[in-house]
Amino acid sequence: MAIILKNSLKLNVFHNKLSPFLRRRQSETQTSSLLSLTTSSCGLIESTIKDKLQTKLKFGNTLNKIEITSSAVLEANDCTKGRKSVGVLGGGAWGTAIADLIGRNVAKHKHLFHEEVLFYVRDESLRLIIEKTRQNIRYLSAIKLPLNVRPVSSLSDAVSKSDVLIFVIPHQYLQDLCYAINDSISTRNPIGISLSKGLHIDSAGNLELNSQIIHRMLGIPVGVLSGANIAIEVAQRQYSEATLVNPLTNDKNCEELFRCLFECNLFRVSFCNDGPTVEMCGALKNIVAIGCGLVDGLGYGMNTKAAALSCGVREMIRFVEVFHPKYELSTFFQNCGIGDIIASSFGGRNRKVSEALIKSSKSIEMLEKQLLRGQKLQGPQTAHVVYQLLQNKQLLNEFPFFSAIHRICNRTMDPKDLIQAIKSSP
Ligand SMILES: NC(=O)c1ccc[n+]([C@@H]2O[C@H](COP(=O)([O-])OP(=O)(O)OC[C@H]3O[C@@H](n4cnc5c(N)ncnc54)[C@H](O)[C@@H]3O)[C@@H](O)[C@H]2O)c1
Ligand SMILES: O=P(O)(O)OC[C@H](O)CO
Repeated sequence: MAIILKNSLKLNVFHNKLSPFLRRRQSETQTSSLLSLTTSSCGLIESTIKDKLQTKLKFGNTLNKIEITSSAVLEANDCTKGRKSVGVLGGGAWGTAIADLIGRNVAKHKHLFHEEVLFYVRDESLRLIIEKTRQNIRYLSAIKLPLNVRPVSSLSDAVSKSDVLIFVIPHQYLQDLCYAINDSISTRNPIGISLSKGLHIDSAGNLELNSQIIHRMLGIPVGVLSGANIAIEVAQRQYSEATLVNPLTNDKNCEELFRCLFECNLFRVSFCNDGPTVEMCGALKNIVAIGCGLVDGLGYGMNTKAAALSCGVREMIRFVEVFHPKYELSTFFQNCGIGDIIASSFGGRNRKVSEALIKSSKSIEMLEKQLLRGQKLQGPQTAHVVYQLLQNKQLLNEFPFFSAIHRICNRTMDPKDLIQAIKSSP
């Protein structure tokens, strides 16, 4: 017997309400051998539903097959229906540059988007300054934001009024943000895109990506935008590219919506279905950039830097092989891979602060405060997470470069030993 719960799931599939919804139907499902759900085509969502059904809900022994139908996109997420409101969550350097880009793009595509972009800025005094001057004087003062970008300090307002949520805060604050917006999100059924770069380790010691955290905590479909995107250069409208992961895989309307949201003649996006690799590249390149900064600080030239870079790329690929065996090698050759590795290793903040680490006795946190004045590094935390994950799997020996970078950042290894680590990397 099959229970077809098609379309009646809607919000429940995407939100934490899935469990109560199914529990109410427990008597039906307990006598079933097949439960058939129609849900969106997003792979992450399907796997979460399966997890919930199999681990959290007890359906008795009779339920032996769960069939997830991937054909339908639920109405609330239907990218062909209605004009979408966009909210940018994060008022840092990249948040400001992307709010500027999006502000201009939504004005160009009025048939797809509401013209006002809500721009969540955490600090009220900064929000007032941006409102008055159109400039984010703390994180990216070089540009004036368009008038249709409205800075707001109420997170719940920004979330509850948005159909598209752009997550662009330093990854170390992502869980707190998701926790804070959980209630506001339940009234709408938005789609998210993560622009944050970094990795997490969950309570069971497993790797968790930013998009997975957002999806787990909010139950919404989440895509990724990642690339060689130094914020100030994008803001100054220097030609840049990025890799985009569609939150609703294979949904062409959704793809078109996000192309219109991000792309302009000076910012090209390319789509990629290998989401986990895209996200891991964005995080791991920060470790490579730290390594390159250390090489710079030690006073070595381009040959040594090239050795660090190529060793870093090898360890990146090996890491992805271990934690995402279904990866596609070609993803590394997209802008989110090799493009971002190059930009970050020559021009990024992680490179800059790690170069200073060699010439100073200060901790990396102190140097971050001194040199970045409120902007946040992602590399040291990511190196720490990577170190823990590899330690759990007893694989540290296979990643001497990544391991050395973590130990140099926390000052338990002499930076001069970096060369030996590069030499010994498989
Ligand atoms: N800056 C770039 O060039 C760039 C480019 C691409 C991707 N990214 C990624 O985008 C994400 C955001 O980077 P960014 O450059 O916009 O930020 P940033 O480095 O400029 O840091 C400022 C941001 O951090 C927030 N913040 C600071 N302290 C906080 C706290 N205690 N609690 C909560 N939030 C706090 C601020 O509100 C602000 O949003 C990061 O993951 C970064 O890796 C950055
Ligand atoms: O300045 P970084 O080192 O945080 O790098 C910024 C971006 O990720 C570059 O794409």
